Amino acid sequence: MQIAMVSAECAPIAKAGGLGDFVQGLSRALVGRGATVDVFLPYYDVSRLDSVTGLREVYRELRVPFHDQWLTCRVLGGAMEGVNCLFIDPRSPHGFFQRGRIYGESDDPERFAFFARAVLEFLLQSGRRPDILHCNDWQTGLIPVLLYEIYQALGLTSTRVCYTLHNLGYQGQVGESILRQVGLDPRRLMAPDRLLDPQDTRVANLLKGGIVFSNFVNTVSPRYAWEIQETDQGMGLQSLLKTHTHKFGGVLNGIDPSIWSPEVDPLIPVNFGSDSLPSKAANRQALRARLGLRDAEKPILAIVSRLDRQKGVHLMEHGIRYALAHDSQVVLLGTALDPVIAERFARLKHETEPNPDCHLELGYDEALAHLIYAGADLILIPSLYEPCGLTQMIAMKYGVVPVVRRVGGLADTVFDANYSDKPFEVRNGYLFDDLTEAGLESALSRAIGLWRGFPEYFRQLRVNGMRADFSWSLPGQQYLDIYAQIRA
Ligand SMILES: Nc1ncnc2c1ncn2[C@@H]1O[C@H](COP(=O)(O)OP(=O)(O)O[C@H]2O[C@H](CO)[C@@H](O)[C@H](O)[C@H]2O)[C@@H](O)[C@H]1O
Repeated sequence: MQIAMVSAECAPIAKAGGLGDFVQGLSRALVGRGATVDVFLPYYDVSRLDSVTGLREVYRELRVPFHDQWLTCRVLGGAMEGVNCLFIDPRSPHGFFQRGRIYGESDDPERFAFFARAVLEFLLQSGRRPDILHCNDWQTGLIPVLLYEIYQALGLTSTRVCYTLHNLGYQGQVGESILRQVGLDPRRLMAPDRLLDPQDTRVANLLKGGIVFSNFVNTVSPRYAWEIQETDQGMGLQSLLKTHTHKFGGVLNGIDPSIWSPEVDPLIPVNFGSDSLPSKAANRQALRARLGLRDAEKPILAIVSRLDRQKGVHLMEHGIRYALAHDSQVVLLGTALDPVIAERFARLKHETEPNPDCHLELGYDEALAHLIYAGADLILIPSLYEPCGLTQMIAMKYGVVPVVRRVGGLADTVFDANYSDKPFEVRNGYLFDDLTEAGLESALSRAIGLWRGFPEYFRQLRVNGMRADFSWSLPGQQYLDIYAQIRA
């Protein structure tokens, strides 16, 4: 089976968050099961190409219609851990992917609309006919629309689309001029059953376009799949998703064991596993040394996250203060795109700087993330909503006990130590429901209390998390089953 995976991110080449992990992990799992996978990415100036071998030009003059002109692209190809990667490199004055970052530009809609059209134009011109186009999030929502409206008639008749929703908080609401720029007809498409935004009828909704025009749509956990059809977590798309429920489902993400395993992780000082948990102590010490925390008989509470409203930033701040006031240490690694949130954490960092039990690192640092997972005892994830969440799964693999809000994929993967209908061997963390400081404290206080008062029981929770199967083997097969079901 030939799969073209199209995304704005793929770790480690271009990663801003979990989408990058998803594309890397799933692509490798599919290759491991005998599929051929081409990952299509923009050729960002910030791409990290050290993991790509044999990078070469595979197409020199890809001419792509855009607005009232033709833009020329190069397409580069190389291999990353057995997965083919194809990079679209537009040669135009727009400098679409020469911005020093992946997202956050005022012309993001144009940048990714162009990318969508360029991918299809490349398939057409190069004669490639993948069985499946697997698109992800709003940035690629126009691909199924373009396929249906333009490229099927030009010969791309055998390709079917699977579309994965990683985050309904970003739907790609854009002016209809974007449709015209990629050669689509707004008069046909700005309709309630097509791309018209359900809440603002002046704009097109690219995520909605992807949902309507794809052969199968899924999100990244069963619980979030339910929430976005049945509750306001659907952010305006509930009734659309219910209309398309026959082609919609939830597939829980995996994490890639070759990247996230404390037994073999080359980025941590001392490898360890569930049978050698005492070795985690050396990583805790290294983490303290690296971030300037004092040595103390205190649990380390970690936060590794995009600092975004979605992630419950106000509760993060409360959790930090609560932990520090209750004899714990805190490390945070995070980045904020929103200037108001960035300012809030800059202030908190300044305020907590003198405290030898606290370190906030405001930036993106892959290696430090590994060290934090290896050294921490608890991880806090107080999300407003969470389509799947990878950090709780990664943390559990490293013997870190998660304290999370019971939403989306967090509810599918974390089972409360005290209140769960699961057998003890699979209980692995602490959950809370209410999006309030009291709600958070109800879980965090139990976690800190267990660490301090019942170390053997706490160790068992760590081991339960480490032994759970969060690999891609089941979800990899589930995606292959979806592809087989929709294949022409
Ligand atoms: N400052 C930093 N430095 C280094 N590494 C950092 C970092 N901040 C975050 N990371 C890393 O980025 C990843 C974040 O994973 P999440 O599941 O929180 O993803 P995110 O919310 O971005 O993605 C969306 O897509 C994913 C994938 O489907 C869903 O799991 C999720 O619910 C949805 O919101 C983890 O690998 C984490 O270690």
